[in-house]
Amino acid sequence: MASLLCPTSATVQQNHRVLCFSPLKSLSQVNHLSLTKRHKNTTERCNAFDLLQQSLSQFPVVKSEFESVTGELNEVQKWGFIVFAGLTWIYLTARPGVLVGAIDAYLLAPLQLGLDSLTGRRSLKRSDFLVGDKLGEGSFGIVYSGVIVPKNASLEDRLPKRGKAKKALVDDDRFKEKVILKKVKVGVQGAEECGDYEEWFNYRLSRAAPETCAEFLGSFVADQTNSQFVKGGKWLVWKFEGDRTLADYMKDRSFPLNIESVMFGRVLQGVESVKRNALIIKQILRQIITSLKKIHDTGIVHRDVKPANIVVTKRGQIKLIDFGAATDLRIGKNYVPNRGLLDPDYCPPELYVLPEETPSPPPEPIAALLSPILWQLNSPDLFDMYSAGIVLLQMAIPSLRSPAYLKNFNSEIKAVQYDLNKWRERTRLRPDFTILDLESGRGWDLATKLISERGSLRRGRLSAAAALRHPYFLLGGDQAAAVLSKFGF
Ligand SMILES: Nc1ncnc2c1ncn2[C@@H]1O[C@H](COP(=O)(O)OP(=O)(O)OP(=O)(O)O)[C@@H](O)[C@H]1O
Repeated sequence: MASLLCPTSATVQQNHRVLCFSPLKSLSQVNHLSLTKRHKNTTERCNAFDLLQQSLSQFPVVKSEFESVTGELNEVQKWGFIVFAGLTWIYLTARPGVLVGAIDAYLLAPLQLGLDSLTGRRSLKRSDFLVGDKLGEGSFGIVYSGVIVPKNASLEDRLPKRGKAKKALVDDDRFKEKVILKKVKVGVQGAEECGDYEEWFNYRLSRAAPETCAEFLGSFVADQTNSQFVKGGKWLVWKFEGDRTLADYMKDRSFPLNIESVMFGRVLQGVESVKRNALIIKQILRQIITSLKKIHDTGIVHRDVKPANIVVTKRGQIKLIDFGAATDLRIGKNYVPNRGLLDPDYCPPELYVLPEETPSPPPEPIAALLSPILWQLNSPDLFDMYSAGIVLLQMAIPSLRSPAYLKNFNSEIKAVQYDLNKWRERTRLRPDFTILDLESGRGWDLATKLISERGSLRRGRLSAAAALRHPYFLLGGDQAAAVLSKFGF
């Protein structure tokens, strides 16, 4: 007992488990403890490194390479290696995704090309389609409705028709698969290039975010000149996704109720009219911003977001169309400094996706490597978010749906430096803010964060991901209504 209370160093040596108050013992204990701690830390570090090695054991070649590189390294160097590998991983996976982009460009795109060639998708012909009515005309192309001529159709049916004969054929029951055909204008400067870009963007999105845009069926070059065809002229073909765009719905005075049963599969019963309108608008905007988030995640900025470029499918899905002005800022595709191709009614105040002094992009692999820095510094995706804000305002404020009012709005908002709150105080347009002011003005708050100038760091406007986290969308009754309608409640 005495030795327990007052041990000598000998006792310590004999029984070092004994509780000891001698200075000598304290020191040895401290040393022992710190040694144990150091050992533990080393073990933990080794564990992290071992873990990495273990996880590589599934890939023997990579593992042996890894071991040959790291085998000679000491503890500090190994940690340096892990930190470097982590940072590289973060950089390569940061938006717009250098790694995923490289996989897409060097693996998925050639794979798609091979598969399409095997299935005949890349060998479309003029005679595969019957061209119907003209739907629209842009600077670089003319858009037609059309049908796919079935394999069993006679040669007579495949020949180009006019007037009633053509209409009868397009409406023929055998011709069930409707398509949209875009004729790239021949002899118009920049048209061919624009058509090629549009084709490239459609293939890219059909791999990266197919649900966001119209299904692209491919392209063909006309082999002879007759009726609408000019020999050598390129045609792009999409699946027909729906017969009305958001702009078509918005032209109708009954909007948004005219789109209610399309969006929710039924009429929302037991909900008062203003709230019904608000729910429909919220569901449309949610889908637009979700699609924008997906395309921005791949490095693409659409640059022409507006109701006329949003097709509503029969099942209430929103599809973005018209990627002729889009730019892929992961590799600098269709990016020309100072070139604006845009609709002034929906265009943000900065006018360009990147500052005007940004130089022309370097070769694609280098541009891709630099792209995370470019995105961090410039947030080019915010360009589309301004346009989405204008679409929200137009949907929620009926008077702004008229082109003349929209023009007046644009000159008024410019006069108040794109400060929506100031515009609200000063406008002479007498807009109706009822829908935006519901739920403590969450819709209005979101609009003010989309329609704004860029801040000093080229931020100051919500990105698509941030907009989807805004209280306007949180606990959105529109989602509940959409889900319930799917189950038929
Ligand atoms: N996949 C599709 N499904 C249904 N309709 C479509 C589809 N693609 C295009 N359209 C219709 O064709 C019209 C014109 O298409 P698009 O905007 O791509 O052509 P454009 O030549 O660029 O025309 P604009 O410059 O006027 O926008 C659209 O407004 C839409 O009505």
